[in-house]
Amino acid sequence: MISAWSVADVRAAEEPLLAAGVPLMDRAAFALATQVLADLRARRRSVRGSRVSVLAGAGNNGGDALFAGAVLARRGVAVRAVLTSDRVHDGGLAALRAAGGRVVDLAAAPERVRDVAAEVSRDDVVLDGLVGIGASGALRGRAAELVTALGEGPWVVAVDTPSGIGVDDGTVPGPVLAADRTVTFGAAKPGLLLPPAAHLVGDLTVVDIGLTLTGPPAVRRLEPSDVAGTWPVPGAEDHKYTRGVVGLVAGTATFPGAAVLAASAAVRTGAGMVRYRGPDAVARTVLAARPEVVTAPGRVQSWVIGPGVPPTADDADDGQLDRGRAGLAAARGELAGLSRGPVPAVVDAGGLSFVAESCPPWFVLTPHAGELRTVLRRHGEDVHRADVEAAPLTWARRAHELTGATILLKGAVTVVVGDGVTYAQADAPAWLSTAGAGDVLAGILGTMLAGRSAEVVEDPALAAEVAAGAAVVHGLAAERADPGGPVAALDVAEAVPGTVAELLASRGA
Ligand SMILES: NC(=O)C1=CN([C@@H]2O[C@H](COP(=O)(O)OP(=O)(O)OC[C@H]3O[C@@H](n4cnc5c(N)ncnc54)[C@H](OP(=O)(O)O)[C@@H]3O)[C@@H](O)[C@H]2O)[C@H](O)CC1
Ligand SMILES: [K+]
Repeated sequence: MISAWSVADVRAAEEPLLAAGVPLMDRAAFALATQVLADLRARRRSVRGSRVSVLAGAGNNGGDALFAGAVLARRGVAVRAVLTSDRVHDGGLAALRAAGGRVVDLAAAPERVRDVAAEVSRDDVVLDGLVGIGASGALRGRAAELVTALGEGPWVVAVDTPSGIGVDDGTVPGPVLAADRTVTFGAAKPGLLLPPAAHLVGDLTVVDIGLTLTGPPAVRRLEPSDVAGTWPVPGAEDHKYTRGVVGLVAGTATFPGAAVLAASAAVRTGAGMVRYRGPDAVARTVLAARPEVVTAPGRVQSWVIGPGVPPTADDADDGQLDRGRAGLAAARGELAGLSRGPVPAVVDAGGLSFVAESCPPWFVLTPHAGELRTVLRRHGEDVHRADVEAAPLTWARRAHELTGATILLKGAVTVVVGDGVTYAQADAPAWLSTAGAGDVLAGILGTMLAGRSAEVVEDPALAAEVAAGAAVVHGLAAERADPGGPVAALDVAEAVPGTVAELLASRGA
């Protein structure tokens, strides 16, 4: 698991060490320089004669970068510091000069921005030390002009954070120099894991400088080993009801495929059984594809409501909205007999149109940005899709507050917000943005929730962890289905068994 702490928590952890005179900046700068040397060797095979530009802002972020530049200069790298503010970290600048580094003061010569940008663009590496956790708002002034003028070319190493991202919320309020690598100190920060800023981070390297972060992380990222560690592997005493039965309300005569995709994914993720609820024509299609599915009503340990179901009640819904409402009532434990008490539910696509105003945390809503906008507007928020895409964390958290449900906001980075917990999962290859991928995710999640049904109802935060885990399995299965190439949603479902087997095998490794 990768854990990210807020700026305030990182500063609080730094405080006592700084007060005790612990040389945090030296540690940060040395680790940064070491990584840059490794990158230079990997990319040029030699360090001597390579050229590095250090973009230095006014604060300690610039200080880190300048001290690292001094280490590089002492190793024979031609280092140029580009100062973007009339203030600079004196110690770092002095160290860089003493080591033979050159200095270009853009603050004193703003007319040189374009020329300097052209020179920097020809370097081997650029260290982005313009601003770090002290950032407020969009990158401004000379720093913004320089970043905007920089072209492609150099290997960009962001110092602590790509300058100008929303460090706590992952927004990108203005120009940001996209990094090939981010070397962050002490702990990851939320903006390094959250979209859209996460797309500008490149390879993330977390450097231990001796900070101790005690409180709960602001954002977590599950890794495959975390999912493997909690997978409910059946034993001799298990049967389909202990494995977890999934109730599935999906598809219509117009969109039968969604039902096949969700059912296939649920079966292949290891459901004890899948009970399909829907029009006969669709049931026949589902059974033809997955004969393991049953259509008889009965006990379930989770519900999946909505894939391929239209958001509005009209003749095209084939009664699916009513079946969906019945499923959600059962999931709340309101229908005695059909299910013994409340069970988790996945509410996807058309199901989102009739999910009630307030939900239990064991309901997992799985909207994309446009569907989340609709849910938010239904709760009185005047928000557009573009707002949700610009600040996914903010709006997923708002939707959780308004509905009480766990929110899985689908995207290139999937954000999951539950009771007191947030995950940001970047497991999906871009190829997974294809028709039916959401239906497959819903089926995977339905089975994973069914397998831990009672626990999930018991622990309000657990639904979010399971949902984040489903995003991991979904992304890994897509990679396994067609590594590095186009992927069809049904192939993702087919690849789940092998994906899970590989996860479990890695536990023993
Ligand atoms: N404290 C330590 O010894 C260690 C710190 N680490 C590194 O330090 C930074 C945090 O340093 P800090 O000085 O608190 O802040 P920054 O350098 O990140 O930024 C503050 C300066 O940047 C200007 N600023 C703020 N927002 C913007 C913006 N949007 N555009 C341009 N410039 C901006 C701000 O200017 P003001 O006008 O607002 O004053 C400040 O001048 C941390 O990230 C680490 O890199 C070490 O990691 C550990 C030791
Ligand atoms: K930076």
